Amino acid sequence: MSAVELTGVSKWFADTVALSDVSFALGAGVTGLLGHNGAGKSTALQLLAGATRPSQGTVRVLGLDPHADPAVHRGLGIVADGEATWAHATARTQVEFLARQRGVADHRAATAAVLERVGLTHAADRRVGGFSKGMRQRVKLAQALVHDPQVLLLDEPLNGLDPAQRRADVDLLAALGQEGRTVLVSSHVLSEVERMAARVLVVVNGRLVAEGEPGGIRELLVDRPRTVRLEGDRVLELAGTLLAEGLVGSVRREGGGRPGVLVEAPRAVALAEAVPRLARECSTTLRRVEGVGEDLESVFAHLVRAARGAGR
Ligand SMILES: Nc1ncnc2c1ncn2[C@@H]1O[C@H](COP(=O)(O)OP(=O)(O)OP(=O)(O)O)[C@@H](O)[C@H]1O
Repeated sequence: MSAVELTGVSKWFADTVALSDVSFALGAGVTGLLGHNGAGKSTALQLLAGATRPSQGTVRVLGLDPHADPAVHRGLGIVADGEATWAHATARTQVEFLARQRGVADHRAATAAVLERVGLTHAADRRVGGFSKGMRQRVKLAQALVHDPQVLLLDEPLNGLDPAQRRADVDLLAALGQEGRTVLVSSHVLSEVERMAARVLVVVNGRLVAEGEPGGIRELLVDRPRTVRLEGDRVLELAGTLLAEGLVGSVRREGGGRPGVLVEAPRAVALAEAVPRLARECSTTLRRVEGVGEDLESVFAHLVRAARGAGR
């Protein structure tokens, strides 16, 4: 049995479809849930946390229906998006409160241990109101971990953290996965999740459109066919060379009297790697190189095609 399972899950709010026929199962380790704002990530996490019920399909966490069975919370830790701490209480008080609520036997020792783990021992008896965003995030993580849950759900936990805090939290979450916990972390930034997750699920407009190891997902997202606009001196010569080398499939001048040339690249990364060298060889001075049509719909269409190609 997988620790976390969504089967054929759809969720709609009035006429908004937040999730559409989503299925996945998660075992031990960190999984990244990647998607743009409004993709449906929080909805998926809320369904797993039992905060809401699916309109269709089934949700199971540790074999239980999280909406119907509060016993699930013995094995489940949740770090929600937004504020969940009280400014006037100390970190220790807030974590101990959660420990008692979850029935942890030695709640004092468990609180001290988890505050140490998240790096808050030095600030444990200070009021959270004076904490930085990163420290408040650690309090939330300590609250989620104090009863030693097997499953951990985190909604955009790295939002608003500085780079050093991000690195520390990425290491901590990776370690929690390596201990055999099932950790699901949502994010809208691939580079963030790929540093901690062995597997990534991509949600676009409520649909699960790709899943796999982070390298493969990066290729799908970044190294996809793209229209690229080149602008500079002798740019037509450069475009001709790109065509001759098979790096682009077509070349056309931009319309409306604009100075650029549009090229269709089947693999955007290969093009980006070759352009500086070929520009030197053609004595082209490039002023701008930019992707065209980088809208969400084109990414979505590409991912859906890629997912179909993989036999989904
Ligand atoms: N309680 C609700 N009532 C109405 N619509 C909702 C509700 N919750 C979510 N939605 C809608 O469902 C869709 C998915 O939202 P969700 O919050 O799950 O996305 P998300 O990927 O977490 O995005 P974000 O990162 O912006 O939070 C959005 O269109 C959102 O407006």
